[in-house]
Amino acid sequence: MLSIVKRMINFSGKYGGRLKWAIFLSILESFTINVPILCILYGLIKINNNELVKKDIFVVAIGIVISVILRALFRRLVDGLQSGTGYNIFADERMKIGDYLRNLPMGYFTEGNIGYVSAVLSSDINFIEEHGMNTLSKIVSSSIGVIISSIMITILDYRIGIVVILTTIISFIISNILLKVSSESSVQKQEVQSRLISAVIEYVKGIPVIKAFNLEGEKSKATHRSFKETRDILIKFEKVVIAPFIAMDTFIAIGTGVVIFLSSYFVINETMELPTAFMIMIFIYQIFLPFRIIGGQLPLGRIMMAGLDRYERLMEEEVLQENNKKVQFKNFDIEFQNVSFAYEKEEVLKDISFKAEEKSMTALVGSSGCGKTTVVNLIARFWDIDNGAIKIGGVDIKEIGMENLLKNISMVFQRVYLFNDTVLNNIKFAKPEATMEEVIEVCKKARCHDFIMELENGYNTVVGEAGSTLSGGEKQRISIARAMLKNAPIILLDEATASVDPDNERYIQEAINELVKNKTLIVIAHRLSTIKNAGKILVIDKGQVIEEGKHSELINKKGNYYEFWQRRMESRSWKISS
Ligand SMILES: Nc1ncnc2c1ncn2[C@@H]1O[C@H](COP(=O)(O)OP(=O)(O)OP(=O)(O)O)[C@@H](O)[C@H]1O
Repeated sequence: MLSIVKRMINFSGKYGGRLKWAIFLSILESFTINVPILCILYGLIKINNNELVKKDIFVVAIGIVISVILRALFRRLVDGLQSGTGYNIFADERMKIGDYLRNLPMGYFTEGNIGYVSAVLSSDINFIEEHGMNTLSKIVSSSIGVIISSIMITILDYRIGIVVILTTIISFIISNILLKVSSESSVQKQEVQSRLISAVIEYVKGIPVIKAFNLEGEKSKATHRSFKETRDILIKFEKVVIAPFIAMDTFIAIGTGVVIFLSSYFVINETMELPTAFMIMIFIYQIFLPFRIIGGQLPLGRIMMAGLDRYERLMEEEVLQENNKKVQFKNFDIEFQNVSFAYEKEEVLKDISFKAEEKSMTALVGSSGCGKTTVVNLIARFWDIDNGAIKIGGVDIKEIGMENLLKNISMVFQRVYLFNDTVLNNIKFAKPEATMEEVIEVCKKARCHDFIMELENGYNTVVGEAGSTLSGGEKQRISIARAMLKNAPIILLDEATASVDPDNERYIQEAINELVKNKTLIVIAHRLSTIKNAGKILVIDKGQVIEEGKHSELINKKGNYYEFWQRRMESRSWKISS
């Protein structure tokens, strides 16, 4: 129980002081709860000894009134300190998690981990946020209440005191054993929830494929299984969590019965005075009620601890090492020096070296799976390389710091992701402080101003989830406008392979021509015109650069590139003639 309190205080960071004050005031509140009982005891003793005078009645009344007022005051102070603290703690934590996730390598975000991250963020943290402060306060004040009442009973009669202390200790031991079991069940619950989230994400993402291949039955069966598994684990979890509460309750009820029986017996055989027995009965309920509260709160505390474990495990994942030295770039050349890289065991890039000159276009060509996307992603440090160095302007990208690195890079992906927000905000995402004039200027250059103006609300049209209301070509042009607005000196471009209509193709080409003026451009090239215009072409095969040069040089060489070009030309004429 103490561990719950300690961990919550540690977790609270800068709000830990507030929490400690709240706990201290809760302890004072618990004392004030017992003062009226002591006042009554004082009065009863006086009556029993026939010594009650007017002054005593006055003392008792004042004692009760003051303690009631103090109790209300302490409660008010505790509520004030606690209210909003949970939400404040987690507002800070969520920002911390956001920064943290940004610094994890992309490799972390596999489907399974996405489920885990979502479960921690949506279920664990929400649970602690909603119940944390309340549970903490109840556990602390009830525990203090139990301790004070136990001491009082022991002072009144040590024999009853022994029974009460033994009952208390044994109930705690029983409930602790059961709580350990419920903790394991809580881990299972989290795992099954992560799996469920992953299954749902996969199902929703795969709906177009499922429909195209008429696989509704099969896939929904798998999702259904996940729902059923979650239901079974949650029912089991409820049963396990309720068990400690019932065990504690039963044992305390037995203990209370024994105390009442013994007190009555001691009064009958005249080894205890009636007022003492009367006070013990009152104090025993002062133990019984807080104990019930603790019994109800401990399982919640355990769930919170399990949630904190998972949260801490998430925060222990290895982030990309940052080195935030102030770096001045001499230029924006990009250089790979003997770079090797494996996603898992098998090397995808093998001792690769090349230089992409500043303000020129370097095209990456090669068969599917040869490593082109990997090269581009490594420049943006989505993963860290295993050997060698990637340098920008002569500086190793590990020395640059993520923020500085990404500030200098614009990426235009094949699959464009637009947020479910207005067109304007999607473009301004690259530079939130941009003026409307700046946005319109880049949109004109990116050949998207005209179609945006034709949308229902122009720049204020909401594009729908993942940009679902726009065509592929339109989305790509918006993403080019976004990159233009960022105006970074390096552009990493994955040219669209999906065929777009000739008009769109022309617009996209014009937009790209505008985008890359005076930039270091690395392009995963698919269009023959792009490849031909590149300042340098890198032919990649099985993770190695096998040829390098301009189009004419490589054609004259009559090597791999020549064959690749011939094949492309053939397939193009085949497409045209078919
Ligand atoms: N996240 C990943 N985890 C594990 N392996 C990966 C991952 N991404 C790519 N690979 C593997 O690395 C190799 C190179 O992939 P990459 O995407 O770089 O090739 P590519 O040349 O861009 O292919 P394409 O032209 O088809 O997009 C492939 O064998 C691919 O299966």
